[in-house]
Amino acid sequence: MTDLQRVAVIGGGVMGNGIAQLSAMKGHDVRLVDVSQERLDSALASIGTSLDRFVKSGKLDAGDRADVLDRLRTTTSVADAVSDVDLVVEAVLERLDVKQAVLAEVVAHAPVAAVLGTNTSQLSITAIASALGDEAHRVVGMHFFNPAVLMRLVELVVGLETSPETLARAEAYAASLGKETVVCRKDSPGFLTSRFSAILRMEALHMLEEGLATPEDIDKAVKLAFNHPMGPLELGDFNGLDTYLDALTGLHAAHGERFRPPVELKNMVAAGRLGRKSGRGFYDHSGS
Ligand SMILES: CCCCCCCCCCCCCC(=O)CC(=O)SCCNC(=O)CCNC(=O)[C@H](O)C(C)(C)COP(=O)(O)OP(=O)(O)OC[C@H]1O[C@@H](n2cnc3c(N)ncnc32)[C@H](O)[C@@H]1OP(=O)(O)O
Ligand SMILES: NC(=O)C1=CN([C@@H]2O[C@H](COP(=O)(O)OP(=O)(O)OC[C@H]3O[C@@H](n4cnc5c(N)ncnc54)[C@H](O)[C@@H]3O)[C@@H](O)[C@H]2O)C=CC1
Repeated sequence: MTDLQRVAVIGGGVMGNGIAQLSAMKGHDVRLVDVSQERLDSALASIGTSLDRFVKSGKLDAGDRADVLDRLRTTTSVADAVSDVDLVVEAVLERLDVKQAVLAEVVAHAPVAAVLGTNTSQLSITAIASALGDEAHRVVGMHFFNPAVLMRLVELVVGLETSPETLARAEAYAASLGKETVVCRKDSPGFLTSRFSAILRMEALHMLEEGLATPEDIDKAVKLAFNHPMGPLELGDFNGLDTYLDALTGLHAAHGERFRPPVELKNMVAAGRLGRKSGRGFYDHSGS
């Protein structure tokens, strides 16, 4: 049973809109924040498409669709969104300084009992929380997986100052969303899952750079040999190559050479080929 009923999600991109949608589907009152109305409209459009898929497949009653949207309010004001919440899930871009600044603004306006979750892929929770002084005990890593509405796991990450109460409340919230959890009990960049996944995906890109096979065959090899639902390059387009580059940059700084970002990835991001979100990545998504 969770006491975290009112939830603010900061950042309505690939992850934030999914976390907000799922929370509303599970009965939470949700406030979704982004930097502009245009971004919020785009988040609402993604949520609408996903809800339609649930309705079409019979997993959501058409009447309940409207109730989900009623529980979800959008705003560009962090102060307004967090003033009465029990939980904040920060899902802005993967940059330490940006996450610290957002959480500092949150702390200035949120109730003192509110839990502060950060949906980082690899950043140190301790480093993020260090910007919050005595409030660092309220910060916990809540690493969701894309698409958040469907994936089964939330990886919880304990920073040096995270209190047992904060972890317990985050576990209860994840359970209220129907998620399984694993706890990474020692804060280390990349936690458990991103260190695993980065190695496999980096190899895919190195094979592409070496001209070993087409993107299609690299993806097919992984899907059919290991029964993965998506190949690593396809998944890169799905998750966002800019987010991958930011995550790898952090993993490289923390763990060294084995995570050095491939030149091809840097070039693709520089060229604006970010995957589905920009219409082109390893594959062409302009028609979808
Ligand atoms: C590339 C080189 C770069 C190297 C750098 C590496 C850096 C790595 C570190 C950074 C990591 C960053 C990422 C991170 O932190 C964590 C992650 O998120 S990792 C990604 C985790 N996610 C996955 O692995 C997803 C894998 N894919 C899947 O599980 C499936 O493909 C998926 C469930 C997405 C879709 O299922 P699939 O069967 O393939 O397709 P369908 O379209 O048929 O859908 C099946 C079923 O599900 C419904 N559905 C799908 N999506 C949605 C949705 N968004 N909303 C609602 N419903 C949805 C669909 O309608 C179908 O329903 P039916 O009833 O079965 O018809
Ligand atoms: N894409 C993925 O597969 C996954 C990403 N993550 C992590 O989730 C976080 C978000 O990633 P994505 O959703 O992919 O990024 P994204 O780029 O799709 O979305 C980020 C959103 O945050 C908004 N934003 C930026 N600064 C803001 C601010 N100050 N206040 C409010 N909103 C702000 C942006 O406008 C954008 O809409 C990152 O830390 C990432 O590493 C975690 C799991 C999976």
